[in-house]
Amino acid sequence: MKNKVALVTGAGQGIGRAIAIRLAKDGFGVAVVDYNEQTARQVADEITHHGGRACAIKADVSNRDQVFTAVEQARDLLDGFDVIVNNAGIAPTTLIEAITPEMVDKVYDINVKGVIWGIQAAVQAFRAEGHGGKIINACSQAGHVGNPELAVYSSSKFAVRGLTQTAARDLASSGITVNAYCPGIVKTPMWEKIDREISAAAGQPVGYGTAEFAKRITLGRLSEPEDVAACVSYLAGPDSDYMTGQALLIDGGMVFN
Ligand SMILES: NC(=O)C1=CN([C@@H]2O[C@H](COP(=O)(O)OP(=O)(O)OC[C@H]3O[C@@H](n4cnc5c(N)ncnc54)[C@H](O)[C@@H]3O)[C@@H](O)[C@H]2O)C=CC1
Ligand SMILES: CC(=O)C(C)=O
Repeated sequence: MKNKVALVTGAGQGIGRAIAIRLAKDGFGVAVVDYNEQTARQVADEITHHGGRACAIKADVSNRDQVFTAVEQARDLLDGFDVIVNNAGIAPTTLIEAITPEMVDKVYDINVKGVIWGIQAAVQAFRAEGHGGKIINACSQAGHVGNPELAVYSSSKFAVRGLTQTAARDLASSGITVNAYCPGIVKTPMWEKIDREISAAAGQPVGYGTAEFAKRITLGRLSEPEDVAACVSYLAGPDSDYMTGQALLIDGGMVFN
Protein backbone atom coordinates (compact mmCIF):
# COMPACT_ATOMS: atom_id res chain seq x y z
CA MET A 1 0.00 0.00 0.00
CA LYS A 2 1.11 3.54 -0.82
CA ASN A 3 2.60 5.56 2.06
CA LYS A 4 0.46 8.49 3.16
CA VAL A 5 1.45 12.12 2.63
CA ALA A 6 1.13 15.00 5.10
CA LEU A 7 1.87 18.70 4.74
CA VAL A 8 2.79 20.75 7.82
CA THR A 9 2.89 24.56 7.70
CA GLY A 10 5.23 26.56 9.94
CA ALA A 11 7.35 23.41 10.14
CA GLY A 12 10.75 25.12 10.12
CA GLN A 13 10.92 25.31 13.93
CA GLY A 14 9.06 24.74 17.18
CA ILE A 15 5.84 22.70 17.23
CA GLY A 16 5.63 22.38 13.42
CA ARG A 17 9.15 20.93 13.25
CA ALA A 18 8.29 18.36 15.94
CA ILE A 19 5.07 17.44 14.11
CA ALA A 20 6.89 16.99 10.79
CA ILE A 21 9.51 14.74 12.40
CA ARG A 22 6.87 12.73 14.28
CA LEU A 23 4.67 12.20 11.20
CA ALA A 24 7.74 11.08 9.23
CA LYS A 25 8.44 8.53 11.99
CA ASP A 26 4.79 7.44 11.71
CA GLY A 27 5.47 6.62 8.03
CA PHE A 28 4.12 9.73 6.28
CA GLY A 29 5.93 11.41 3.44
CA VAL A 30 6.11 14.96 4.80
CA ALA A 31 6.04 18.34 3.04
CA VAL A 32 7.82 20.77 5.35
CA VAL A 33 6.34 24.19 4.59
CA ASP A 34 7.55 27.48 6.02
CA TYR A 35 8.13 31.02 4.80
CA ASN A 36 11.67 30.55 6.10
CA GLU A 37 13.08 28.42 3.29
CA GLN A 38 16.32 27.70 5.13
CA THR A 39 14.73 26.20 8.25
CA ALA A 40 12.23 24.25 6.13
CA ARG A 41 15.14 22.75 4.19
CA GLN A 42 17.00 21.88 7.44
CA VAL A 43 13.98 20.00 8.83
CA ALA A 44 13.37 18.16 5.54
CA ASP A 45 17.07 17.20 5.43
CA GLU A 46 16.89 15.97 9.03
CA ILE A 47 13.96 13.71 8.10
CA THR A 48 15.60 12.29 4.98
CA HIS A 49 18.89 11.83 6.87
CA HIS A 50 17.01 9.52 9.26
CA GLY A 51 15.50 7.51 6.41
CA GLY A 52 12.18 9.36 6.04
CA ARG A 53 10.58 10.94 2.98
CA ALA A 54 10.33 14.72 2.94
CA CYS A 55 10.47 17.81 0.79
CA ALA A 56 10.88 21.47 1.75
CA ILE A 57 8.50 24.04 0.28
CA LYS A 58 8.65 27.80 0.78
CA ALA A 59 5.21 29.37 1.23
CA ASP A 60 3.59 32.19 3.18
CA VAL A 61 0.27 30.84 4.51
CA SER A 62 -1.31 34.29 4.37
CA ASN A 63 -1.01 34.12 0.57
CA ARG A 64 -3.82 31.93 -0.82
CA ASP A 65 -2.07 31.21 -4.13
CA GLN A 66 1.14 30.14 -2.36
CA VAL A 67 -0.81 27.74 -0.13
CA PHE A 68 -2.56 26.13 -3.11
CA THR A 69 0.76 25.86 -4.97
CA ALA A 70 2.46 24.30 -1.92
CA VAL A 71 -0.26 21.64 -1.62
CA GLU A 72 -0.03 20.82 -5.33
CA GLN A 73 3.79 20.63 -5.13
CA ALA A 74 3.57 18.30 -2.13
CA ARG A 75 1.08 16.07 -3.97
CA ASP A 76 3.34 15.94 -6.98
CA LEU A 77 6.68 15.48 -5.19
CA LEU A 78 5.47 12.97 -2.59
CA ASP A 79 2.84 11.26 -4.73
CA GLY A 80 -0.42 11.73 -2.84
CA PHE A 81 -2.14 13.89 -0.27
CA ASP A 82 -3.83 12.70 2.92
CA VAL A 83 -3.29 15.15 5.79
CA ILE A 84 -2.75 18.89 6.21
CA VAL A 85 -1.58 20.41 9.48
CA ASN A 86 -2.32 24.15 9.46
CA ASN A 87 0.22 24.94 12.15
CA ALA A 88 1.82 28.28 11.20
CA GLY A 89 0.92 31.15 13.51
CA ILE A 90 2.20 34.33 15.13
CA ALA A 91 1.50 35.74 18.58
CA PRO A 92 2.35 39.40 19.23
CA THR A 93 1.45 40.59 22.72
CA THR A 94 -0.39 43.87 23.18
CA LEU A 95 -2.50 45.84 25.59
CA ILE A 96 -6.05 46.43 24.31
CA GLU A 97 -5.52 50.16 23.80
CA ALA A 98 -2.33 49.56 21.79
CA ILE A 99 -3.91 47.26 19.17
CA THR A 100 -3.38 48.66 15.66
CA PRO A 101 -5.16 47.85 12.37
CA GLU A 102 -1.86 46.56 10.98
CA MET A 103 -1.44 44.13 13.88
CA VAL A 104 -4.99 42.78 13.52
CA ASP A 105 -4.54 42.33 9.77
CA LYS A 106 -1.20 40.57 10.15
CA VAL A 107 -2.37 38.15 12.85
CA TYR A 108 -5.68 37.37 11.16
CA ASP A 109 -4.05 37.01 7.72
CA ILE A 110 -1.76 34.28 9.08
CA ASN A 111 -3.65 32.65 11.97
CA VAL A 112 -7.18 32.70 10.51
CA LYS A 113 -7.01 33.21 6.75
CA GLY A 114 -3.96 30.92 6.55
CA VAL A 115 -6.10 28.15 8.07
CA ILE A 116 -8.96 28.84 5.64
CA TRP A 117 -6.62 28.69 2.62
CA GLY A 118 -5.08 25.48 3.99
CA ILE A 119 -8.52 23.89 4.40
CA GLN A 120 -9.56 24.88 0.87
CA ALA A 121 -6.32 23.70 -0.75
CA ALA A 122 -6.46 20.38 1.11
CA VAL A 123 -10.09 19.79 0.08
CA GLN A 124 -9.15 20.41 -3.56
CA ALA A 125 -6.26 17.93 -3.29
CA PHE A 126 -8.34 15.24 -1.52
CA ARG A 127 -10.99 15.52 -4.25
CA ALA A 128 -8.34 15.28 -6.98
CA GLU A 129 -6.97 12.16 -5.26
CA GLY A 130 -10.48 10.70 -5.11
CA HIS A 131 -10.62 10.15 -1.35
CA GLY A 132 -11.23 11.91 1.96
CA GLY A 133 -8.55 13.14 4.31
CA LYS A 134 -7.68 14.79 7.59
CA ILE A 135 -7.42 18.50 8.32
CA ILE A 136 -5.70 19.44 11.57
CA ASN A 137 -5.52 23.05 12.76
CA ALA A 138 -3.35 24.75 15.38
CA CYS A 139 -5.59 26.26 18.04
CA SER A 140 -4.51 26.89 21.65
CA GLN A 141 -5.78 26.99 25.20
CA ALA A 142 -5.95 30.70 24.25
CA GLY A 143 -8.73 29.69 21.83
CA HIS A 144 -10.80 28.47 24.78
CA VAL A 145 -10.13 31.21 27.32
CA GLY A 146 -9.03 34.83 26.85
CA ASN A 147 -5.34 35.24 27.63
CA PRO A 148 -3.98 38.44 29.20
CA GLU A 149 -2.13 40.75 26.78
CA LEU A 150 -2.89 38.39 23.88
CA ALA A 151 -6.29 39.72 22.76
CA VAL A 152 -5.60 39.69 19.02
CA TYR A 153 -3.92 36.29 19.16
CA SER A 154 -6.48 34.77 21.54
CA SER A 155 -9.38 35.96 19.38
CA SER A 156 -7.72 34.51 16.26
CA LYS A 157 -7.54 31.12 17.99
CA PHE A 158 -11.21 31.35 19.02
CA ALA A 159 -11.83 31.85 15.29
CA VAL A 160 -9.78 28.74 14.46
CA ARG A 161 -11.94 26.73 16.88
CA GLY A 162 -15.08 28.01 15.15
CA LEU A 163 -13.66 27.23 11.72
CA THR A 164 -12.74 23.72 12.85
CA GLN A 165 -16.26 22.98 14.09
CA THR A 166 -17.93 24.42 10.99
CA ALA A 167 -15.59 22.80 8.47
CA ALA A 168 -16.08 19.47 10.26
CA ARG A 169 -19.81 19.72 9.64
CA ASP A 170 -19.46 20.95 6.04
CA LEU A 171 -16.87 18.36 4.99
CA ALA A 172 -18.03 15.21 6.81
CA SER A 173 -20.03 13.99 3.82
CA SER A 174 -16.81 14.11 1.73
CA GLY A 175 -15.03 11.77 4.17
CA ILE A 176 -12.91 14.60 5.55
CA THR A 177 -12.38 15.05 9.29
CA VAL A 178 -11.38 18.41 10.77
CA ASN A 179 -9.88 18.70 14.24
CA ALA A 180 -7.62 21.08 16.14
CA TYR A 181 -4.95 20.77 18.82
CA CYS A 182 -4.88 23.24 21.69
CA PRO A 183 -1.54 23.28 23.49
CA GLY A 184 -0.80 25.13 26.71
CA ILE A 185 2.65 26.70 27.03
CA VAL A 186 5.13 25.01 24.72
CA LYS A 187 8.87 25.62 24.85
CA THR A 188 9.41 27.16 21.41
CA PRO A 189 10.79 30.46 20.02
CA MET A 190 7.18 31.78 19.99
CA TRP A 191 6.78 31.27 23.70
CA GLU A 192 10.26 32.70 24.46
CA LYS A 193 9.25 35.90 22.62
CA ILE A 194 5.92 36.13 24.50
CA ASP A 195 7.75 35.69 27.80
CA ARG A 196 10.27 38.43 26.92
CA GLU A 197 7.46 40.83 25.92
CA ILE A 198 5.22 40.20 28.95
CA SER A 199 8.17 40.31 31.35
CA ALA A 200 9.44 43.59 29.84
CA ALA A 201 5.93 45.17 29.94
CA ALA A 202 5.75 44.33 33.67
CA GLY A 203 9.26 45.72 34.26
CA GLN A 204 10.36 42.25 35.36
CA PRO A 205 13.25 40.00 34.33
CA VAL A 206 12.91 37.39 31.57
CA GLY A 207 11.02 34.38 32.96
CA TYR A 208 8.39 36.45 34.80
CA GLY A 209 5.78 35.93 32.02
CA THR A 210 6.40 32.20 32.05
CA ALA A 211 6.04 32.02 35.84
CA GLU A 212 2.73 33.92 35.67
CA PHE A 213 1.26 31.71 32.90
CA ALA A 214 2.70 28.55 34.47
CA LYS A 215 0.50 29.06 37.54
CA ARG A 216 -2.34 27.78 35.33
CA ILE A 217 -0.54 24.62 34.15
CA THR A 218 -2.10 21.47 35.57
CA LEU A 219 0.71 19.01 34.96
CA GLY A 220 3.34 21.15 36.65
CA ARG A 221 5.71 21.61 33.69
CA LEU A 222 5.79 23.47 30.40
CA SER A 223 5.15 21.18 27.45
CA GLU A 224 7.71 20.18 24.87
CA PRO A 225 6.95 20.42 21.13
CA GLU A 226 7.07 16.60 21.08
CA ASP A 227 4.13 16.44 23.55
CA VAL A 228 2.04 18.33 21.01
CA ALA A 229 3.36 16.25 18.11
CA ALA A 230 2.18 13.07 19.88
CA CYS A 231 -1.37 14.47 19.98
CA VAL A 232 -1.18 15.44 16.29
CA SER A 233 0.14 11.96 15.46
CA TYR A 234 -3.11 10.57 16.89
CA LEU A 235 -5.22 13.10 14.96
CA ALA A 236 -3.37 12.24 11.71
CA GLY A 237 -3.59 8.48 12.18
CA PRO A 238 -6.36 5.89 11.81
CA ASP A 239 -7.20 5.75 15.53
CA SER A 240 -8.94 9.14 15.23
CA ASP A 241 -11.02 8.17 12.18
CA TYR A 242 -14.25 8.52 14.16
CA MET A 243 -13.46 11.97 15.54
CA THR A 244 -14.25 15.33 13.99
CA GLY A 245 -14.95 18.92 15.04
CA GLN A 246 -12.79 18.56 18.16
CA ALA A 247 -10.43 21.19 19.53
CA LEU A 248 -8.35 18.96 21.79
CA LEU A 249 -7.06 20.72 24.89
CA ILE A 250 -3.66 19.24 25.65
CA ASP A 251 -3.68 20.71 29.16
CA GLY A 252 -7.43 20.89 29.82
CA GLY A 253 -6.84 22.23 33.29
CA MET A 254 -5.35 25.47 31.96
CA VAL A 255 -8.78 26.77 31.00
CA PHE A 256 -10.33 26.43 34.44
CA ASN A 257 -7.32 26.77 36.79
N1 LIG B 1 4.33 27.88 21.74
C1 LIG B 1 3.19 27.85 22.41
O1 LIG B 1 3.18 28.01 23.66
C2 LIG B 1 1.91 27.62 21.71
C3 LIG B 1 1.77 27.67 20.33
N2 LIG B 1 0.56 27.43 19.74
C4 LIG B 1 0.38 27.48 18.30
O2 LIG B 1 1.19 26.48 17.68
C5 LIG B 1 1.63 26.91 16.39
C6 LIG B 1 3.15 26.81 16.32
O3 LIG B 1 3.70 27.62 17.36
P1 LIG B 1 5.26 27.63 17.72
O4 LIG B 1 5.94 26.46 17.16
O5 LIG B 1 5.32 27.91 19.16
O6 LIG B 1 5.70 28.96 16.92
P2 LIG B 1 7.15 29.43 16.40
O7 LIG B 1 7.07 30.90 16.24
O8 LIG B 1 8.21 28.89 17.27
O9 LIG B 1 7.24 28.75 14.96
C7 LIG B 1 6.34 29.13 13.96
C8 LIG B 1 6.85 28.74 12.59
O10 LIG B 1 5.87 29.20 11.65
C9 LIG B 1 6.52 29.91 10.61
N3 LIG B 1 5.58 30.92 10.09
C10 LIG B 1 5.09 32.01 10.72
N4 LIG B 1 4.30 32.70 9.90
C11 LIG B 1 4.27 32.03 8.74
C12 LIG B 1 3.63 32.25 7.51
N5 LIG B 1 2.88 33.35 7.29
N6 LIG B 1 3.77 31.35 6.51
C13 LIG B 1 4.56 30.25 6.69
N7 LIG B 1 5.23 30.00 7.84
C14 LIG B 1 5.07 30.88 8.84
C15 LIG B 1 7.76 30.52 11.24
O11 LIG B 1 8.76 30.82 10.26
C16 LIG B 1 8.17 29.41 12.20
O12 LIG B 1 9.01 28.47 11.58
C17 LIG B 1 1.10 28.35 16.22
O13 LIG B 1 -0.09 28.34 15.48
C18 LIG B 1 0.83 28.77 17.66
O14 LIG B 1 -0.15 29.76 17.72
C19 LIG B 1 -0.55 27.14 20.47
C20 LIG B 1 -0.48 27.09 21.83
C21 LIG B 1 0.74 27.31 22.56
C1 LIG C 1 0.90 31.11 22.76
C2 LIG C 1 -0.21 30.29 23.20
O1 LIG C 1 -1.03 29.89 22.41
C3 LIG C 1 -0.35 29.90 24.52
C4 LIG C 1 0.54 30.37 25.54
O2 LIG C 1 -1.24 29.15 24.82
